[in-house]
Order: sequence, then C-alpha cells, then structure tokens
Amino acid sequence: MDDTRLKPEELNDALTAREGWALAEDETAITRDFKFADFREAFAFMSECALAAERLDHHPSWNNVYNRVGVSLTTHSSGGVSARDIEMSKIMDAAARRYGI
Ligand SMILES: C[C@H](O)[C@H](O)[C@H]1CNC2=NC(N)=NC(=O)C2=N1
Repeated sequence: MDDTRLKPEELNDALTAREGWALAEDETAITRDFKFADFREAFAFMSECALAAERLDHHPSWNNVYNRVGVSLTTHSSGGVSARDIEMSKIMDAAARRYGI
C-alpha cells in the first residue's frame, strides 16, 4: 500500500461519493462521524476496526462519546492523506454498514 501523500485532485476524486467523509480544514486528514444505535454498537464497531487497523498497520485517531465515534485518518510519514487512509476509511464504512449505517 502506497504511503505517498495524495495530490489534491487525487484526494478529491477519492472522496467523491464517499458519504460522510470530509477533508480536515488543514487538508492533512480525512474525517467522519459515525452515529450508532447505542454504546454497545459503537464499541463493537471500534473493536472490529481496531483489529482491521492492526492488520493494515494503520490506526485511526478517534473518539467515542456514547453512540458516536469520530474518526480522523492521516499518514504521519507523508504529512497528509495517502491511499492507506482511503483503504482504512473503506474498511470502516464496510464495518459501519453491518450496523445499518
Ligand atoms: C511503525 C508503524 O508502521 C507506523 O507508525 C504506522 C502505525 N499506524 C499508523 N496509523 C496511521 N493512521 N498513520 C500512520 O502513519 C501510521 N503509521
């Protein structure tokens, strides 16, 4: 997986039609807020994503308050967003879909 920072046009293409995902104000990360039915589902989602993050060696910066999980993905070595962040965001979307999101 390529850790190179995506060019602005590549990033825009990658984010097009990715519902819920946005570029952080400083353009070094992509973010999404997930809202689940309750804490149990939010934490199950986080557990699933944590295992996927280990497999990919790419870990979200995230926070959880009850049924909400806020996620930020960036690639430290590149100082911005790489294909690895896009890959991780797709894995997180697929996990969320299993909870009807
Ligand atoms: C050494 C290890 O591969 C790196 O520190 C990995 C770990 N997980 C990571 N996760 C994320 N989101 N970005 C990184 O740049 C990153 N780097």
